[in-house]
Amino acid sequence: MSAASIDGKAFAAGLRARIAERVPTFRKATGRAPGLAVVLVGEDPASAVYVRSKGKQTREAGMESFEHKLPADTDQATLLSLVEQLNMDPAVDGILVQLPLPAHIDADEVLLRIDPDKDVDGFHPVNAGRLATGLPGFVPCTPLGCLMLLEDRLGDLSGLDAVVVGRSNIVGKPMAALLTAKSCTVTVAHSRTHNLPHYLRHADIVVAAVGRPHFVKGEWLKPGATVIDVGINRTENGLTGDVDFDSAASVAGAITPVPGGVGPMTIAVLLRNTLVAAHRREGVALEEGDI
Ligand SMILES: Nc1nc(=O)c2c([nH]1)NC[C@@H]1CN(c3ccc(C(=O)N[C@@H](CCC(=O)O)C(=O)O)cc3)C=[N+]21
Ligand SMILES: [Mg+2]
Repeated sequence: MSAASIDGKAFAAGLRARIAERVPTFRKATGRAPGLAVVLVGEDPASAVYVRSKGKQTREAGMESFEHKLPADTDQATLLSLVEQLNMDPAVDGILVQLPLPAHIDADEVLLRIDPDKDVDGFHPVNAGRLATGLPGFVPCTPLGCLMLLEDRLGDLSGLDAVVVGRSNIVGKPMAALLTAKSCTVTVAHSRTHNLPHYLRHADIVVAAVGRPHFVKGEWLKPGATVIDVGINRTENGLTGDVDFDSAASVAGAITPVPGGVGPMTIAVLLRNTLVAAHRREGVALEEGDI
């Protein structure tokens, strides 16, 4: 191993501390704490773990957590009316509906019903459009967390070659938009890309988000590349990323581990987006760039 390990866990703890420092000022200005509502449908054990740690970290930052746990057989109309109630609730600044939803629910319809100004996940098409056109909105938490780690490591990203492996609405597409806005030259590759090594050979930055364990091999990387591994694959050997860590760590300049890399950033950025949503909704000033 020659690559530096990028400590997302420590960076996320620092980010949460900076967020917590801003909460008292908001409280003083408005008489209330920022509030995040999290909706969980069904009992997927991994989802339950995430929702629990979101609630805990929300409270630790001094914000209010509203948790709504609905049975797996909840129907579409019931879920939509809960979303509507949260849209109307002045104490709720951010709404997160945990994905994946059960198969009988139309997830696109649910996401469309969330007020875009409370959409702290950044999944509403209005926020995707704002990101694509450079308007202020909410950026999905995982790619924004990846960008923070990249800028912390590399400083100005302008002119760098970036390859995003994966094209999902949640990670790949918004990641490509963010890197483009930072003046990287961006290639979006995916599981069907012919000759992925050809594209990776010149990449200063690699973001792997394909959802396939060990998909990206160290031999394909440019020596010294910065590698961000978004994968969270549960295998019999535990949690593993989309990057073949051992081979990548001998070629890359820096790499995020799994766990302890991108995962903790996702929740910290969710709290950041909730803090921002609260300030925007109340018209209270916040230096967003300083957080
Ligand atoms: N509406 C919605 N928004 C989400 O942001 C969302 C979602 N649905 N559904 C599920 C995915 C996944 N996700 C993670 C959050 C934290 C870690 C995390 O903290 N991981 C730790 C520990 C992982 C572990 O031990 O299980 C780590 O990588 O070090 C991972 C994954 C948010 N998601
Ligand atoms: Mg994909």
